[in-house]
Amino acid sequence: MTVRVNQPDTDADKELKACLDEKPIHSFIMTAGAGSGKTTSLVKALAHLAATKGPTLRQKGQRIACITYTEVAVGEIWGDVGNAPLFHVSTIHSFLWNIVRPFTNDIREWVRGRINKKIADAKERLERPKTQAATKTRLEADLVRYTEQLEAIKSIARFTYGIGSHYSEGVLGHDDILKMGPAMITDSVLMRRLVADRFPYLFVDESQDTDPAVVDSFRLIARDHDGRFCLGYFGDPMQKIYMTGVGPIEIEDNWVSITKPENFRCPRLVLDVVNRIRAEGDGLEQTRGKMVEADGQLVSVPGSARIFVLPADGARSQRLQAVRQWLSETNGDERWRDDSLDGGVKVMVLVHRMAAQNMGFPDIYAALNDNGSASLKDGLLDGSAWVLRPLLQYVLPIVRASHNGHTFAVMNLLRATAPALQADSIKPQTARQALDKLKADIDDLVALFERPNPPTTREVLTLILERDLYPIDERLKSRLVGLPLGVDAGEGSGDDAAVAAFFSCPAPQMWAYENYVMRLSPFDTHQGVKGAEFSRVLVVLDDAEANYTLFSYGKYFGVTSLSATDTANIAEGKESILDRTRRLFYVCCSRAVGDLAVVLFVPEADVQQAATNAKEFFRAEDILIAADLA
Ligand SMILES: Nc1ncnc2c1ncn2[C@@H]1O[C@H](COP(=O)(O)OP(=O)(O)OP(=O)(O)O)[C@@H](O)[C@H]1O
Repeated sequence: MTVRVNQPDTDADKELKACLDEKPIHSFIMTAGAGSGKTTSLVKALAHLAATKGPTLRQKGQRIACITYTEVAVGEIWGDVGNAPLFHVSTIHSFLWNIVRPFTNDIREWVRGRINKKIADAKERLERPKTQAATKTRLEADLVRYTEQLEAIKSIARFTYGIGSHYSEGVLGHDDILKMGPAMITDSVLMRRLVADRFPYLFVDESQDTDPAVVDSFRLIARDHDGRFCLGYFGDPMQKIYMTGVGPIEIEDNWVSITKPENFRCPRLVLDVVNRIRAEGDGLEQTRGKMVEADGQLVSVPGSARIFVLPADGARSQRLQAVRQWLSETNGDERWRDDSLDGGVKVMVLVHRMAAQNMGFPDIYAALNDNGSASLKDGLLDGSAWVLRPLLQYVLPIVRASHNGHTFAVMNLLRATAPALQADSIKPQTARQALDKLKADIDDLVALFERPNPPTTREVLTLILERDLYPIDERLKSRLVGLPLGVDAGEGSGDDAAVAAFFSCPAPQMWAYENYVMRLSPFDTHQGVKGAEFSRVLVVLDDAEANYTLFSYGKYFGVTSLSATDTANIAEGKESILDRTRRLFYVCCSRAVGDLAVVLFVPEADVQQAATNAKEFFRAEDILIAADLA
C-alpha cells in the first residue's frame, strides 16, 4: 500500500470504518467537496476491509469490487492497494461484463430485443413522409441486415465484448454493455444474488458521473440483500462533468451518509475562491486547506488565486504570454513561463472547441459536438465514441507503425483485428496469400494518408471496410454504405447528421485529435483533469468559441444576458447554463495545489463590468486587467 493509505484518519474515515465494522452491514454514500480526500477514504476503506474481513472473504471466494471512471484511475487505485487479488478494481464496463458474460442465453435474449427494437425504429422511420429517398434505401438495407442478425445470433456459442457491436459474430460493444448490464441486473433476481454473493462490498468512486441506470440497478441489489451487501458511493455532485452522469444519488432509509468537511488540497486563497464558487451552488463550504509542517507544527499555505479579465481580441495568445510573464515575475517563479508539455503549468481550457482549434481538429470537434447525441458528445471528449474508435484504435496506430517501418507492430495489430487472420478463417494453404494481400492493403491505407489532398474520414473508413481490414461496427457500416452526405438533421435521424458531418472531415485531423485524447498537449480540459491536482493552474475562459447552449462564462460573470430558456430553466428549478458553467469552473479551480490563475476573455466593452462582478469570487487586489500587466 502506498501513500494515500498512510494519510491520517479523519473523522469521516473513522465513521466509515465504523460503518464497515457494523453487523449486519449497511450501504453508504460519502459526499464531499473537491480535495476532501474521497479517493483517499476509499483506498483506506479497502485497506481496512482487507485487514478485518480479508481472511473470511477469501475463504468464501468473495471479493471486494471497486469501480472507477477511467483506466488511469483504475491503475492508480491498483497502485494504492498493491494489486491484491482480494480486490476487483475496474471500470464500470469491465465490471458489468465480468458479471454478465457467463449468461449466454440471457445475453442472446437481450441482443434479440435490441435488434427487434432497431427493426421497429427503422420501420417507423421508413413510414415517415419526410424521410429522404437515400435514407430509405439505407434503412431497407439495414432491415435486411437486422433480419440476418436475428438468424445469426441463434447459433452464437459465446458472446464477447469488443471494440464495437457485431451482433452476427456475437460481439457486443462498449455501449451495449452499459445498457445490457443494468437491464440484466434489474430484470433478474438471480443476477442480483450473484453480484451480492461474489462481491459483498461494491464501491463506486466519482459516483456523480455514473450512469443513472447503473445506479438504479445497484440500488436493487442493495434492497434485495440488505444486511449482507454493502454498496458504497464516493462522489461530489458539484463535480459532475458528463452530461450522462447521475449527479446526486438519492439515499435509502437504512444507508449511512458520511461527509468530509475539509479540503486538504487547495491553499487558503484558492480555497476561498473555491468556496465562493460553490456558495451559489449547494453552498457547501470547506475548511482547513492545504497545510505543511514547519518546526513540528502544521501551518496553512496561502498560495495565490487571481483573475485576469482581458479583451477577447485577436491577440489572445500574446495576452496569455503576458499573464504568464507577469505571474513568473510577481510570484518569483520561473516555471510560470515554461510552456513545454511537461512544464510546470497546467493550462485548462474549459471550452473544448478552443482546444480543438488550437490543436488542429476543429472540424471533427464541430461535427460530433454540434450535431451529436449526449453520448456521442461525451464520447468525443474521451475518445470512446463509436465513430472514432476504429480510427483511434486501428487506423492511426497501423499507419504510424507502417510509416515508421515497425513491421512487428503492424503484424501484431493485424493479428489482433484483421478478420482474415482470425483463427476460424485462416487456413495454412492460403495464409501466405492472405498476408500478401493485407500488406498491399496497408500500403494503400498509408498512401491515402500521404496523398497531397487529404482523404476524408469516410474514404479511410471505406477502404478498411471494403478490404475487410478491421471489424467495422454495425452502426458505422450501415452509414458508410448508405448515408447520403448532408443529411437533414431535423429528420429525427439519431446521430446521422453528426456522422455525415464527421465523414466529410479531413482524416489527418485525427492525429491532432489523438494527441488531445491522449493528453499529449499542455492544454487539457476538465474531463482530463478529473481527480487530479497540479501546482500551477491556468484556467482560460473564452466564450467566443464556446457552445452557447451548454456553457457561457459571459452569462456566469454577468456580462451576457440570459436567454428566455435560461430564465425559464432557472425559474422552474431545472439545470441551467449557469449550473453547468459553475460546475466546470469549480472542477478546474479546485485542481490547484499551489497557484491559481484564471484568464477571462470578454468583449472589450465588458471588461470593466466583468472585473467588477469577479469580486464575487476573488479579492479586489487579485482582479487584474490589461493595464495592470504593462
Ligand atoms: N487525511 C488527510 N490528511 C492530509 N492530506 C490528505 C488527507 N486525505 C487526502 N489528502 C490529500 O488531499 C489531496 C486530495 O485527496 P483525494 O484525491 O483523495 O481527494 P478527492 O476528494 O478524491 O478529490 P476530488 O474530488 O477533487 O477529485 C491529495 O493530495 C491527498 O493526498
